[in-house]
Amino acid sequence: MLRNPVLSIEDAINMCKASELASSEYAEFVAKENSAKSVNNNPQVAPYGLYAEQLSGSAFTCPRYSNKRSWLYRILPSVIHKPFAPIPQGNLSYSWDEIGPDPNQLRWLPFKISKTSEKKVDFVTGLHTLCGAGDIRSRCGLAIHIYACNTSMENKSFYNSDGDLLLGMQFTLQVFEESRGYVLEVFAGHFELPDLGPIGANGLANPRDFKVPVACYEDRQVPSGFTVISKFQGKLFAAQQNFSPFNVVAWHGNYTPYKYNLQDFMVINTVSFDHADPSIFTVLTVKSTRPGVAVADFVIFPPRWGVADHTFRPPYYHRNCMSEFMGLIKGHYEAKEEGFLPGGGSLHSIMTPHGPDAECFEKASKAKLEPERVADGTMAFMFESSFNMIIPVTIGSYQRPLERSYNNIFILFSIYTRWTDQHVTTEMQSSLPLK
Ligand SMILES: O=C(O)Cc1cc(O)ccc1O
Ligand SMILES: [Fe+2]
Repeated sequence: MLRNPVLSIEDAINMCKASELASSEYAEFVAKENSAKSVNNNPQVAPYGLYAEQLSGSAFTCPRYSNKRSWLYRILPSVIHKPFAPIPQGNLSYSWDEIGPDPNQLRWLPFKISKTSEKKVDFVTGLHTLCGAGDIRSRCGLAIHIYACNTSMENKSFYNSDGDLLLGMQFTLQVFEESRGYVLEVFAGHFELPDLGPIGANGLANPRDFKVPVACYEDRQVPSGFTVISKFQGKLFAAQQNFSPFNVVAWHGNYTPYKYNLQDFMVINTVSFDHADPSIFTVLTVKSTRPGVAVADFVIFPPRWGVADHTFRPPYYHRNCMSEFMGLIKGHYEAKEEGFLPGGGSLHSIMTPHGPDAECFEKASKAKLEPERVADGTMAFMFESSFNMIIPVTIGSYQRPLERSYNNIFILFSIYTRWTDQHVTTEMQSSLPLK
């Protein structure tokens, strides 16, 4: 995973390019230059003729634990560009009022990627908004997008003024083949590790497994023009400049992009009975101002052992007071072997009933409860949000969700017919796990 807080893609790459080594070398250099002080963020004349530029990720006045900023030392400052002008919006949308709300279970087949021979599509032009809620200007809410592209961004960069991006799947600006991934965008707050409570000091995603990549900068003039794309208040704008913006020679600070390998997740789960709520698999969370309520949680369903006794082991049937967008990176999802495919998605909104499909139900109800591997070779995930999301009209023109056929899998339930066709006996009632 890669998150880039403010300048999203562009700064992520920039900071990846300026190594930590460069950073400490720089600090040493500055220390020598400024004998009066040991470190100076913004020297009167920066070494090597670099320009010092601060990137803030929190209000200046945020408490120390949440205060985020980095100092970048660039060959030229970001401000040197021609004016930004609007460019086509593609299928990016933050208009939540175009079509009405829909309480149905929604599902999408794998999102289509254009063939390079048909149409060249890069990361930015390949962004499609699937759903979202809230207001981008008041910095409240979220949006879920997918990207489906086939071409690298050449002399083109992208930054997001509207919030943090969590990119599902590893991401580079260079793509070597048709590529697709999920993007969670939050308009306020930052992704952070969930609190561990009684779990203790270790477990789930461990901080040391989050990596800030190291690399190099480029000192490159681009006379033909380098295009900087800004997503600002939900709209795309482009500005030209004649040098590469990937020119950060050194940096230090605590506002950084990072990547995390989902294989490093330490899974916690029941070793006795019952199905633990999926919050146990939270990788990252964006807290809201209400205690315990997330703007968005990023949850995975990783490979693990299933050992619960006396238990229907797959996800239970449920209706939640949160919305759940699910995607599948690879393999099968344990509650839905059919129809929910890698590269596709589903949206179960607030109070929308859902759960395992009929086949999964039958199998798990009859299964011998031995220790078993669950989800090997797969990676399903969920973006869970306290916002009640809606789909924009643009996604319909790109790929309409499958409503009815998806819903049918629930209607075909044998349990459903069992309970409606049969007379409920006292014996049946007493077998219910109710106290
Ligand atoms: O498949 C889902 O809907 C996700 C999910 C998984 C789970 O184990 C419990 C609740 C839940 O919403
Ligand atoms: Fe669910």
